[in-house]
Amino acid sequence: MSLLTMMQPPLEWSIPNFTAVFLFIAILLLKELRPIFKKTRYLTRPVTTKKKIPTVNQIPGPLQLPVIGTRWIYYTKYTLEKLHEAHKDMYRTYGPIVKEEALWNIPIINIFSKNEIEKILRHPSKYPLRPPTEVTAYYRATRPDRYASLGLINEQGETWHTLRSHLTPELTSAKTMSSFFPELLSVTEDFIRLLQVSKDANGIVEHFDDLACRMGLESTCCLILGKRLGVLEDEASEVSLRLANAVKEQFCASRDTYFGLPFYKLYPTKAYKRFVNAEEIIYDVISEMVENAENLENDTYLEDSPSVFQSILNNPGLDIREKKAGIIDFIAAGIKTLGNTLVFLLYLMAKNPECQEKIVDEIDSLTSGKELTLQALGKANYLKACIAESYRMLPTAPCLARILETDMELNGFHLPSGTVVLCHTWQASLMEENFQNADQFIPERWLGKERMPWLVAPFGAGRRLCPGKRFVELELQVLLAQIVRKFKLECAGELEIQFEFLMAPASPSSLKLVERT
Ligand code: HEM
Repeated sequence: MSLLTMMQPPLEWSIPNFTAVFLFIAILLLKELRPIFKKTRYLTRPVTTKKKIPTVNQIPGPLQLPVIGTRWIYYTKYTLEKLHEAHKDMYRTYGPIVKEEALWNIPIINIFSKNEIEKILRHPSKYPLRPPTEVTAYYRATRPDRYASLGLINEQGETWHTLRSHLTPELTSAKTMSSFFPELLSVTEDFIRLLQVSKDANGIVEHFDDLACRMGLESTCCLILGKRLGVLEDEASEVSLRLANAVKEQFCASRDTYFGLPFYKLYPTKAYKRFVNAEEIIYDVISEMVENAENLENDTYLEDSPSVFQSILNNPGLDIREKKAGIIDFIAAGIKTLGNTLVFLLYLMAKNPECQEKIVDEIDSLTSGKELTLQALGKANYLKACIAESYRMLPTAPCLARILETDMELNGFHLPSGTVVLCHTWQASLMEENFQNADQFIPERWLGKERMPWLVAPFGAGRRLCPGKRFVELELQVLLAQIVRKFKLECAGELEIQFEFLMAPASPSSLKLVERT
């Protein structure tokens, strides 16, 4: 595996003999190095118990090699970009519970069955544990000048809870969203104008994914900082492109270090350098935005628009580094997630023109053909059903990760506390046993009693639920309503998707827009 990262092989690499010998020697050496890595590694070997059988060791899965576990599969049989296909294959081969092994043969248990996913996500917990992104945790610990903790996304326990309760109340409140609504309409208008000027004579918008990320950046900054950045102008500013590229690079480098050996703890590997470079660009660019916003006179903020930023800055319960890192994390968390989700949603709508017409009819009837209102959106059940169906078919987060806090029995196996489990909500959402005609886009299934909050859970579940959920939902509703009222969406080719730590459209992706007359 990522011994291989260190050597920077192509991902679809096949192992020649001399490399196999090198690998073998490296594995032996690594056994000696193990104590060095172990000290800083976040994943720990679960405490085993003799009580119940079958145990973790008996869970089926790919061949486990000493030290590197099963990670070799991502460099021989699969590629990291197609990790989702690897998991689909594993489900088909091994069934609803599959064991992979990370470095030092630490088990990672993949769960595909609806009931077991629900059992894990519903498990009552004061401070649910989600495995941190190890490279972020490692890097942040080396920068105490910038970070007082690992941040909301990566912290655990009481520190996580303190951050969550200080950083998120404004972002998650319904009041914040309703005051933000007029501004969101105006950002959406600018996005639609950008789409109009970006399409060619045939109506094709090339690099639609880039424009969607610019929308994610503009709207998230507008909500968090309370001011417009202007990245939806015809020409993207250099800053916005740098930021969007850095966020993508940060996700990809996190993926590559996650699936590699943590040699970056000994010396800066290429993947680690990419990660640090991206993290620093994000920090510097957003810091500058925050400082500029801080220096502005109050009257230059958007009138009546709440600023999550100001409520965080005025919070006496947080260190200034926590405040800044919190704002940076919010903005960085919003750009790609929103961009990718918007691309997936509009692609699925383009494939289902009859659904677009139903939305137009619904919104026109709720608004009497006039301007969109929050009240109308509240009643737009068909539009919301389309969004729910797109989350089911093509979500940005393909699975949810947890560390078990107590021993659990899953699919007949005893898993000790401390075990890392991946709940494959996406794969389970595409199973016929969970949804009839699962491969078809049928928004109507969400108009009845259908819920499945533990399966179609694009924003996660429980206390670690995404704090951006309310904002993203409102934004997607506004965007979808306004875009389909303006254009008929058509596919401009099949959408290629890849795993970049999130599910992402392979860039560039295009969309065809035909203006309604
Ligand atoms: C379509 C867009 C988005 C998607 C699909 C998404 C998805 C997720 C998911 C699946 C989680 C993990 C939840 C869990 O483990 O149960 C998460 C966590 C998080 N998200 Fe989002 N997110 C999106 C947008 C945003 C935005 C706009 C923000 C901030 C403004 C944000 C901030 C966060 C933070 C801070 C966490 C960590 C929460 C914690 O651990 O307490 N996300 N998100």
